[in-house]
Amino acid sequence: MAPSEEDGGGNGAVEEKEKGKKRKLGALATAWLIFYNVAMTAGWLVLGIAMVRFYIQKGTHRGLFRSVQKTLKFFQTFALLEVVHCAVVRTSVLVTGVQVSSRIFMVWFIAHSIKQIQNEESVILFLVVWTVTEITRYSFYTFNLLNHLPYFIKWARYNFFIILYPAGVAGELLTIYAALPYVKKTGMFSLRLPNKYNVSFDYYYFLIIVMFSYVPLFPQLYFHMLRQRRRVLHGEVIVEKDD
Ligand SMILES: CCCCCCCCCCCCC[C@@H](O)CC(=O)SCCNC(=O)CCNC(=O)[C@H](O)C(C)(C)COP(=O)(O)OP(=O)(O)OC[C@H]1O[C@@H](n2cnc3c(N)ncnc32)[C@H](O)[C@@H]1OP(=O)(O)O
Repeated sequence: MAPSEEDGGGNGAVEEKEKGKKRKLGALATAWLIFYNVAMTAGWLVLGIAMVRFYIQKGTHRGLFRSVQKTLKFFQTFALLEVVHCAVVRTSVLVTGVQVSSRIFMVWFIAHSIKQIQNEESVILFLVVWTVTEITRYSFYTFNLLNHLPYFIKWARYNFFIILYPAGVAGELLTIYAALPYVKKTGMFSLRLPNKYNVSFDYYYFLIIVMFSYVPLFPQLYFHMLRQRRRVLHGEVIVEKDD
């Protein structure tokens, strides 16, 4: 059987040092986080099972987003609480904020608002990637809080992202790209002059800026995860600057 943290299957002295650095959570915060993580693991599992069932029954990805969108919207929006959790867990507000806001943006301001792109393969790509990531991540947090973390979950959390992160980003960028012609044609969410506020806003150009913003932001998230990987899997002591 794969060793668990308790079995001492980790990295000896360095791990002890890491454990020593862990923030002590109060009983109420621990109980809430266990509830939150179990609920999120279950939610993303339900979503994953629904996607597999849909595909087996219909033999196509067309209509898949529509059939799972309520569950997706609920659980991805619920993840906003993660920014609040930064007050009690040792996680970066900046990294978490960028991660959560880009997801919320994809769900509500792209996939929900632009029905014409819901059947794009790229939507299925990011949906599958997010689902695998979140089932792994929330089960990692749950078992970690219970001090019974199986090694394969820890391994999955700090290895899957190497492929899943670029794949998810590709799915998101291709989806925004596919949305551009509809946004340009309809002028949705845009404000043209003249108007009583005397401001103009063009959602089409905003989306192009969002796409370009992945260039500086994504590497920061990716390298952050690579550093976390070295710290957690290989016991490297990494000094990170506070937000
Ligand atoms: C308005 C328009 C905005 C547009 C913005 C456009 C720019 C976008 C650029 C960014 C693109 C992102 C795209 C993204 O959506 C694509 C994907 O997600 S693809 C799927 C692959 N993704 C991943 O694998 C995500 C991996 N990333 C992360 O996991 C993140 O780094 C993050 C979730 C943010 C976590 O970051 P961090 O390293 O800070 O935290 P840890 O998870 O290591 O946690 C630190 C400690 O806190 C404890 N913790 C955290 N949360 C909990 C919890 N819920 N319950 C219990 N404990 C928790 C954790 O255990 C750690 O504790 P310790 O160190 O003591 O063990």
